[in-house]
Amino acid sequence: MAILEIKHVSKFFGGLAANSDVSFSMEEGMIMGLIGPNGAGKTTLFNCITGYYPPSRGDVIFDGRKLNGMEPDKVCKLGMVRTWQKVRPLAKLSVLDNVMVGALCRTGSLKVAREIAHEQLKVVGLDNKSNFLAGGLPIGERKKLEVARVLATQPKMLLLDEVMGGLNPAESEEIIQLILDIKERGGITQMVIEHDMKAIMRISERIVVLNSGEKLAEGTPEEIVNNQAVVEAYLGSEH
Ligand SMILES: Nc1ncnc2c1ncn2[C@@H]1O[C@H](COP(=O)(O)OP(=O)(O)OP(=O)(O)O)[C@@H](O)[C@H]1O
Repeated sequence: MAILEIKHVSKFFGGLAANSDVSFSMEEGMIMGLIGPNGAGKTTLFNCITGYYPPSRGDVIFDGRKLNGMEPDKVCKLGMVRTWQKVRPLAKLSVLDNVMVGALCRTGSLKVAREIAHEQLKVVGLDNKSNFLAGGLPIGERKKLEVARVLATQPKMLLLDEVMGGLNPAESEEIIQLILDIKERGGITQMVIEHDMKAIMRISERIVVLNSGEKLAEGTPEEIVNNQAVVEAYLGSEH
């Protein structure tokens, strides 16, 4: 069953079409890669899906409900949550408290939120840093903290915006394994924006390519690397 349907979504900023008539759907539990050159409209699409912007046209249907314009906190309660390209944790709070903020989306109990937060910090391998100040973490651990925070909201669907950006190869590999583990444990659907082509090809079952706001192509990783229009617009001959 499709958990997410994007139907003819457009987003205009004045005369600029950041997204133009984009349509695709995602099956429950799958990993979809979202790629495209800088400025292609990937982050704008995440914003339209998760309620940070209402789409100018078209529909976003999540788990059978039309979301258009629904606020991000309500979208989060329905089970869809995103990470941000620029990770900004609550710097003066502990790592644990940052993750508890995510958990409090679903429970009013601090005790339960603390338990959920510890559980998710274990999942991302940060439980030994739960008392550290979030602002003191290096970038690789901030990215993991961001994933723990969204997992603590107990989502049905995660949208991950460049979670490997700025990481070294070893740190990227840890995030790849984390994304694959989340899939393995079942249930959570993931959409991933990533510029690292090797990573996106490894983790994605399907890939949507945006270019100048429009959907240029959609298919399996193999279909995408062999798509001439994608190679010309984005991948370049070296790929
Ligand atoms: N709030 C906004 N106001 C005006 N223009 C915007 C706004 N947000 C995005 N844009 C423009 O929309 C286009 C798409 O931007 P977007 O950030 O979605 O691209 P992207 O594919 O995520 O790029 P990148 O890979 O560099 O992160 C760009 O031309 C950008 O300048």
